[in-house]
Amino acid sequence: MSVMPIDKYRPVQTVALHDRQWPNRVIDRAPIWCSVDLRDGNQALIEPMGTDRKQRMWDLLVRLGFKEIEVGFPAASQTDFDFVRHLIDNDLIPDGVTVQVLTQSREELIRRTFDAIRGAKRAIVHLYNSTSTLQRRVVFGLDRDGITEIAVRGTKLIKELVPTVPETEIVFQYSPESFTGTELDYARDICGAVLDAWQPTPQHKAILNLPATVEMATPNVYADQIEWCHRNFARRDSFVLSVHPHNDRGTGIAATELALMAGADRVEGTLFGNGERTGNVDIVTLGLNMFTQGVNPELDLHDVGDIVRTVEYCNQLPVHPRHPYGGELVFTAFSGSHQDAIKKGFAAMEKSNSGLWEVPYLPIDPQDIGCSYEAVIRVNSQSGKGGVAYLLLTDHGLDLPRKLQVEFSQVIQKLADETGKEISSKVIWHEFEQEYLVPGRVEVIGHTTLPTGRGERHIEAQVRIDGVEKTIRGEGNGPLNAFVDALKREIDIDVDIADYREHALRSGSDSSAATYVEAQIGGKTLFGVGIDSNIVMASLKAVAGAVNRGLRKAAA
Ligand SMILES: CC(=O)SCCNC(=O)CCNC(=O)[C@H](O)C(C)(C)COP(=O)(O)OP(=O)(O)OC[C@H]1O[C@@H](n2cnc3c(N)ncnc32)[C@H](O)[C@@H]1OP(=O)(O)O
Ligand SMILES: CC(C)C(=O)C(=O)O
Repeated sequence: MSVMPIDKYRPVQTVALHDRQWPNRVIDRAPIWCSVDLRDGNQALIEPMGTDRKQRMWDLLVRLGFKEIEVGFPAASQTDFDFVRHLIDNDLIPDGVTVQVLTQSREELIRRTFDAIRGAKRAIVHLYNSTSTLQRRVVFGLDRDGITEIAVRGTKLIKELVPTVPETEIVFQYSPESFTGTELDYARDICGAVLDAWQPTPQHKAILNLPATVEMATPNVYADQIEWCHRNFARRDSFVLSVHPHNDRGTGIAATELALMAGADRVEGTLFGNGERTGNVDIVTLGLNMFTQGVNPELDLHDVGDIVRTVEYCNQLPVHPRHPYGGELVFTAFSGSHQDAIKKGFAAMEKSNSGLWEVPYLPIDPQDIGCSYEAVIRVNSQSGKGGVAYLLLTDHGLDLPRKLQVEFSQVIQKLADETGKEISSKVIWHEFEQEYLVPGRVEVIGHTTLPTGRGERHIEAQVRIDGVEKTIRGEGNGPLNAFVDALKREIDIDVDIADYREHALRSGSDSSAATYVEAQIGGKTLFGVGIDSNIVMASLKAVAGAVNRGLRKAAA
């Protein structure tokens, strides 16, 4: 029983391909990419692109290295027609780049398409008609032969028109649109009939494009369909097997990757997956998925921010903040254990220096695609000590000891819980200064140390106690202990140093050293932090800092 009307739906037929080979294959090279942003992407926009936006998209696609670009459906609209003419008349198509144009299998549309491409060096003429059982029945009211007749008639007309554009090398492409709802034996027959009419050769291949016009099944089913066609279609050496996946079930990327394993040579898609309904397959994600496996995507995707900005401008649609690789939040960890692992991953990589990218939770180095590490860790109530420590390290060069990380993260956790908001690095630093660095009742102004002659140090420290300057004196086995001695002798403050650490500041300040002391004061364990260009001064400040915190807490 279900409250949903499940009886309205039927499962898609699976493919009887028991010796399927694709599960054992890996993707080890890039396919031929064809961008359909200016056609399939454009036909899905609320406001289709005008010349300016088309030109911006075209320039981007050329810059990224696409060699095949579907520039429109020139017989459908004057804007599309004019844009194709604009590219050709102004000689804007670089050598090595081929424009592709789509047409239905209707005589007047095919003739108009040829008017559009006249003068181009090379063009792919892309013919389609719908072949699924559903469309045959409800849209065309035709049987298999009737639908095949439409496709063959269009193919023959294109062949006839080729000599009318002698300066243009024509590549022929055919799509049995709604392929995923088409019986495979019929797909084979109609594609066979089209190729018989076209007569491609291994030297002059046609393109057969098998679209998941609507994604209807799990990606393995599409892979089976593609492998079946790869193995059963005639003239396999004379056509490029292309796929054109959509993303109705949210598995467009998976379906495409499996289709490539199943024998596809070419992929049609769009940047960040704009396209009808839930979109076409996203070529940026496909390319970067390959890149993260060490496979050259053969597209220049090194500046993803630039791609996002241009795509958002051209499509007038936002790229989702969680979109793979391009979204503004995809390199950001808010949760504590992720932050901890990322911080450790960076440290381990620095240590090993292997050249390999091995950071937990980050499948790609953001810098490889033009992003910085700035947003990798952001802090809110879900964060832990690792994230706060990471920001203090990267933004201020402070490498806090573990116990101090625990102590300070409680301050930030409290603030995050109280506000319910993200705590920026600036606020974290402000809180750190307030907690550890602002002067308190005891302030160190200067010091001199001298050997005592008994192997110890004598210190004279200039301090301000409650605003009153004073020199205090003490002795110990080093300046720190001598200062502790002076505090005890002259102002009756008992400090016991449990731990001491120092390091040169890594960045973010002119000061050269940071010192951390863990001290027992009045029965409490407290940290003090000192930052100064003089290492002894930094440690005295750290002790004074711990004392001040102890006094503050005692007074509270
Ligand atoms: C899956 C895809 O993305 S396919 C691409 C779809 N893209 C677009 O449709 C965008 C551009 N299209 C258009 O602007 C218009 O559809 C045009 C200009 C091409 C044609 O417009 P119109 O002639 O007014 O009508 P319309 O598109 O409604 O035509 C449907 C007719 O074409 C027929 N038809 C549809 N597709 C095809 C085809 N590929 N080959 C032959 N005939 C076709 C239909 O059966 C229908 O015939 P009918 O009028 O006898 O019932
Ligand atoms: C024209 C074809 C390839 C198409 O856009 C589709 O099937 O989605």
